Amino acid sequence: MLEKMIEERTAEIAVIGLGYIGLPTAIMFANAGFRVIGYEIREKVVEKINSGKAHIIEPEIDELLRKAIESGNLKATSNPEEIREKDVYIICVQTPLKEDKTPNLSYLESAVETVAKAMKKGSLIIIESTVPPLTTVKMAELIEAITGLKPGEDFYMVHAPERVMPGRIFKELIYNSRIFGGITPESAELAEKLYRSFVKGQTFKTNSTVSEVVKLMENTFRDVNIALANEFAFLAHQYGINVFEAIELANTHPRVKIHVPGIGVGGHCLPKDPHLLVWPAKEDFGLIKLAREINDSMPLFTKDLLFEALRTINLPPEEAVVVILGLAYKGNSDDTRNSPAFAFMDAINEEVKEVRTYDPFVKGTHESIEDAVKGADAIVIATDHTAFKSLDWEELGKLMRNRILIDGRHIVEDPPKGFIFKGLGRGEY
Ligand SMILES: NC(=O)C1=CN([C@@H]2O[C@H](COP(=O)(O)OP(=O)(O)OC[C@H]3O[C@@H](n4cnc5c(N)ncnc54)[C@H](O)[C@@H]3O)[C@@H](O)[C@H]2O)C=CC1
Ligand SMILES: CC(=O)N[C@@H]1[C@@H](OP(=O)(O)OP(=O)(O)OC[C@H]2O[C@@H](n3ccc(=O)[nH]c3=O)[C@H](O)[C@@H]2O)O[C@H](C(=O)O)[C@@H](O)[C@@H]1O
Repeated sequence: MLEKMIEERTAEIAVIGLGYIGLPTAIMFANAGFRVIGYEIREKVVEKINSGKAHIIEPEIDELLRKAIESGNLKATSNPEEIREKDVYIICVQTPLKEDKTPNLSYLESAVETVAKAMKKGSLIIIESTVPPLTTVKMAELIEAITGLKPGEDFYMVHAPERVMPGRIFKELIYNSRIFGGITPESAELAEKLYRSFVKGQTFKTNSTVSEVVKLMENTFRDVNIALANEFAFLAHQYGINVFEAIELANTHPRVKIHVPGIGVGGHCLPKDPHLLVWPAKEDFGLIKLAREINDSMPLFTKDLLFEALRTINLPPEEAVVVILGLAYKGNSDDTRNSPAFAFMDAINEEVKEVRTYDPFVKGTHESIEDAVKGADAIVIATDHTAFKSLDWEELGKLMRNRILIDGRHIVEDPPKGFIFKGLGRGEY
């Protein structure tokens, strides 16, 4: 029955949580021909979406959202009554860490409870959120406790992790390969059929725990490799070389792909997912934990470069006006979650005279870069926004009191004349 409704695209879908993942996912299903209702607790977000405007910055999202709303296939709501008795529920709520680096699954549990109270016998429930291993099975048991429905018999349940990269979400939603981890093979089968309504990438089926671990392995792999690149940057300072030149040459090896060193690893995934991966395990894992520590130390390493430069011009830190260029966790994004720029700001705030910020994507920073650097002593690049690559440093330097430039994101290739330049990984300066 559900299989036929998926094939005919008459199955009704509720997406729970309309953030960076939920909103694009809801749009894709709506534009694939399904009737989709998005359930979101932030009422302002609901209003904005229903007016055809996205609350997140992402290429193509505005026209695709408008198309979904105008077709009548997508509506947002904060009223749980409106998501009753749907055929499919897709949960895309956040799964952050608590202060002590253990998972905060309260948003997920609340979303699952909402679904349990709304669903019907035969519903397919899909968790897209990134969760610790064994969570999907636990959420199925939670639904059984609330509804009395039997997992795998009276309802289907799948973990279908997202792999999209902000900035290219809509392309990757279509062309990325996808994994469907079912609590039963039928569950995975149904989810795969549903997503093939827009997914052109390869699709794979497995069980929910393998799927949860695969997603976390992907991001842990990336975090550990970034930590290795950051250690290579430390070595470059020991040996007086340019680590980026060395990495480029090493990557000419057919089986070497060294990542990019930087001021730190931000976003709400890489800093979190390695902790989710090992949390339910009974023992400690050295490499994964050490990699997190190395990446979290990069803002402090950048602070050392700044203070070294201040010493070069005999400027006491307490007299220094420092401009942080970029607050977003990655280039051309407005997302500041866990951004290393804030860790860097916290590390210098108490010790310098004034910290100013400029980020064209982030509200609340200086109106213009000229306004931010006027009379300042140092500029620290903390985000690799494309716009920063074409700045005229010599022009900006004329507005500054002293001219220190610290590059935490390999934006500057050749240090501008008249500046004291230090770049993370640029051991030759
Ligand atoms: N943002 C990304 O690029 C990717 C995120 N993910 C994973 O997807 C999940 C969601 O991430 P984002 O979309 O970035 O988070 P987000 O914070 O942007 O979106 C979550 C949304 O869910 C809403 N929400 C929270 N609890 C709710 C509830 N009980 N009922 C209804 N709405 C609720 C929030 O108000 C928010 O709008 C996380 O587990 C993340 O790790 C995975 C791959 C990529
Ligand atoms: C394995 C993988 O590539 N995971 C992706 C990752 O995307 P995310 O949005 O976290 O961006 P990212 O490019 O990993 O950057 C995260 C952070 O790491 C930094 N970063 C990234 C790559 C690098 O070589 N060096 C480095 O310092 C970035 O500046 C940023 O602060 O995490 C996403 C997620 O799970 O949210 C996931 O969907 C994406 O596919």
